[in-house]
Order: sequence, then structure tokens, then C-alpha cells
Amino acid sequence: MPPKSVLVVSLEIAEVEMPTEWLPSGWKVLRVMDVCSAREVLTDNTFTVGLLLLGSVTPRDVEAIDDLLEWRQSIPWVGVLSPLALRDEGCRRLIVKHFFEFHMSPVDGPLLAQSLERAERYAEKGEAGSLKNSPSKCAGDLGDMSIIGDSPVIRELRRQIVKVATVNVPVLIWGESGSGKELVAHAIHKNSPRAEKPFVAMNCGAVPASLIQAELFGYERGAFTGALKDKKGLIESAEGGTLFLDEIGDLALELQVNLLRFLQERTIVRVGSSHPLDVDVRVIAASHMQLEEAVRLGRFREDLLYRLNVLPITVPTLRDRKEDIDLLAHYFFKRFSAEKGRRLDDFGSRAMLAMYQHDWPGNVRELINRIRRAMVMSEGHLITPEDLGLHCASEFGPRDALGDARFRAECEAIHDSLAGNGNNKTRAARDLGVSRMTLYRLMGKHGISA
Ligand SMILES: Nc1ncnc2c1ncn2[C@@H]1O[C@H](COP(=O)(O)OP(=O)(O)OP(=O)(O)O)[C@@H](O)[C@H]1O
Repeated sequence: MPPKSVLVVSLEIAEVEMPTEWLPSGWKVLRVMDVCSAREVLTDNTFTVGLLLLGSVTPRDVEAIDDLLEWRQSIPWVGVLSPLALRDEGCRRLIVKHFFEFHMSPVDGPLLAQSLERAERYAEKGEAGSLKNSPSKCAGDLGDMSIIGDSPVIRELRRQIVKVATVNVPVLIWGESGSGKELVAHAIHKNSPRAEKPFVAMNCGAVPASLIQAELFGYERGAFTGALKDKKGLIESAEGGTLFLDEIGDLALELQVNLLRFLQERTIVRVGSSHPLDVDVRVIAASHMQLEEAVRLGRFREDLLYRLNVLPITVPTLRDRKEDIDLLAHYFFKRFSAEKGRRLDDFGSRAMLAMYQHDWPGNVRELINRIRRAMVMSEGHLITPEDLGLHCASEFGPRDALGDARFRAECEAIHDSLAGNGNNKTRAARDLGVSRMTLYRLMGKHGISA
């Protein structure tokens, strides 16, 4: 059998030494210092594994590397990136697109060697080419994931979910409370090759700090008082699947070290044990706060942030996509109607207007809660703003003669369009050239009932 070999392409990175001393004996190592030389060498030679060391790079470098790795995608590439490179979007795209695994510099030598060996085993199985995204997944189709909304920001979110789902690197989801971060994490899992394996969620803010270590990493019998038998932690329970860590900013600093180690080594050690266990789990983390600020205050490890933040996703607030309120409200209305015995027809136009005017600090969760409440409280056939616990500000204001004429014309046009379309709001809105949400708002403004 030919000896195992690694081509090291070292670009502008001073911290990383030749990995020779960590490699198992018998590996051949060739090092080049630029992409052109790498191309020349790869034209006439094959290597078991590629190792790309990236320091500070320009967009042109990124392009050249992209071409190189695209051209030699049959080789599994392991990356080592400086913190500076990790901050660069182009470099992050390289990770997603091409890397089998990646490390941050300063690199832990033995860990890097383990990565190279894993890559070699992977290449041996002939799977390196299959690292690429499957084209069928790139269409923005989320299968049956119920992420409701048709606003441009939600469509973009769906596209991002599909893109990141197939890539085996951590994801960090940002978003206000109740905006749908866990839903997004679940959608990523369901669209990934891990879909058939467990999705395990933990809220780092909800579990007492003293218990998180055992909860995440598990424990051995006798590790502490009350540990009567061995217990798997959540990471182990998610084997083959996804671990969702909500409110990652609340994770204590000591545990951040352990999590970082797990992300780099893919092994865990149960509390009370000294044996590392291999675990294959993808981590998706979420936070409502800007972790950069926590880093600045010394409450969050910078290296962990970079490790988690390779694929950042931002979930929009509900107030930034008010055009989705109509769809969301009716979706939940239908769902809860099915659960409830009493018949309610719909939201009244004043209720639609009130929902449109509200700022939704609690986002979709608040919308759900208000609709639930309204469906219990409502005494008529139509839900009112009062049922929702909302206030409907009138749009009547002081008007001049021209304003009055416009107002009357608008009111007439809405009446005509509704009458001409048998009171069907969708068709009436289309005729008027406005969205359904705008029609509801205008109906509220003119006191036209739905
Ligand atoms: N676009 C959406 N379509 C349908 N349901 C949604 C949408 N966004 C959020 N939800 C629902 O809103 C509720 C809150 O969402 P979720 O728990 O995912 O929010 P979160 O951002 O993780 O909240 P927190 O930060 O408080 O944990 C859930 O019931 C979720 O199913």
C-alpha cells in the first residue's frame, strides 16, 4: 500500500508549525506556501489528505483557494484558520463548501493529527466527493417544516436553512425571544442527513449551573452523592443527531471550555470518568443577546464564539415582517379552532388592524398567546382587539378638504371592491392592488366590518 500523505498548503499563517511531529509515523508530508505551487504539485501527485492553513487572506486568495479545492474535491481537506480568517465571510464559505473538518489556530497538534486520520479513513471509504451539498436541497424547499410566512425575510430564512442543513458544522441562531429560533434549529435538523436521529434541546439558562455539566456530559456511578448508576448526558443522547443549546450566552465559563473541547475533539468525558467517548453530534446554538458584547465583558469565550459562529442565522422579529401577521394569525386560528368546540368565524377588521399596529415584543410566541386568549374570551363570532388584549388606535385624524375627498374615495373603492368580489378579501385586495393585510388595515380605518 502507498504511504499515507498530506499536502500542507500554508497561506500567511505563522502560528502553525509543520504538523510532522504529530503525525503517525510513515505519513509523507509536503508543504507549499501558495496556491500556484499547490496546483503544480497536485497536477502530478495525489495525496491522501489536504491541510490548508489560512492566516490573513484577501478575497482573491479566497477565490483561488475555492478554485483549487473545487478542482481537487476528491481529497478531503482539513482547515486551520486564524481567528482573523474565521471572521472573513469568504473563508467561512470555504469551510462550509469544502472542509471535512476545521481547527482554529493556535492549533492543538494531537487533535489536528486525529482530524487528519479521520479524513484519511473517510477518503479510504471513497466518500470525499460526497461532501458537497446535494443539489436537490438547494431549491429553498423546506419539506413539511411549518415556518409560516411569505415575507422576503422569511423566504430568505428558509433559503438559509436549506443551505446550512446539509453542512456538518455548528450553526449559531440569533433572534429575539419567541421569534422562532428553536423552530429554525429543528428545521435545520429535519432537513439535514441527521433527520432520522435525535434532536435534543437544552436551555442553558433554565438548568442550574451546578447541574449542567452532568446534564450535558453524563456521569458515572459514584461520581457524586446520589449518582447511583451510570447516566448518559444529553450530548450522548443526541448521538448521530443534533444538540440544540438555547441561550448559549448563559453557559458558565468552565462549561464553555468543555463545550469547546467537545466541538474540537468530538469526544466527551462523563463526570467521574477519565475515559473519552467518541460522539458524533452537530451543535446548533441560539442566543437572544449579542455574544460579542459578552466576549468583551469576559463572560463568553472568544474561541467558542468563533467555533459556533461559522454559520450565523438571524431570525427576524415579527415587527420586521408585519406582512406575515395575517398568515400567522389565520394559521393559529385554524389550529386552535380545531381544538375548540365553539365556532368563531374569523378576526374582525379592527382586530386585524390592532395586530398590525402592535409592536410584538414577544414575537410569534406572544401572537400565539394572544390568539389563544382571544379564542377563549371572545363572545361574538368575530375576534375583537379587546379579546386579544390589544388597543386599536383610530386612524381618523384632522383632515382637510382634499384629504376628505381622498378618504371618501378610498372608502368607496374598498366597499365596491368587496361587494364586487362577494366579500372575498383575497380577491378584493388583488383588485385594489394591495396586500390582504393592507386591506384589513384600510377596512379598520374606515370602520368596515369583515
Ligand atoms: N414562522 C413561524 N411559523 C410558525 N410558528 C412559529 C414561527 N415562528 C415561531 N413560531 C412558534 O412560536 C413559538 C415560539 O418559537 P420558538 O420557541 O422557536 O422561539 P425562540 O426564539 O426559540 O424563543 P426563546 O428565545 O424564548 O427560546 C413556538 O410555538 C413556535 O412554533
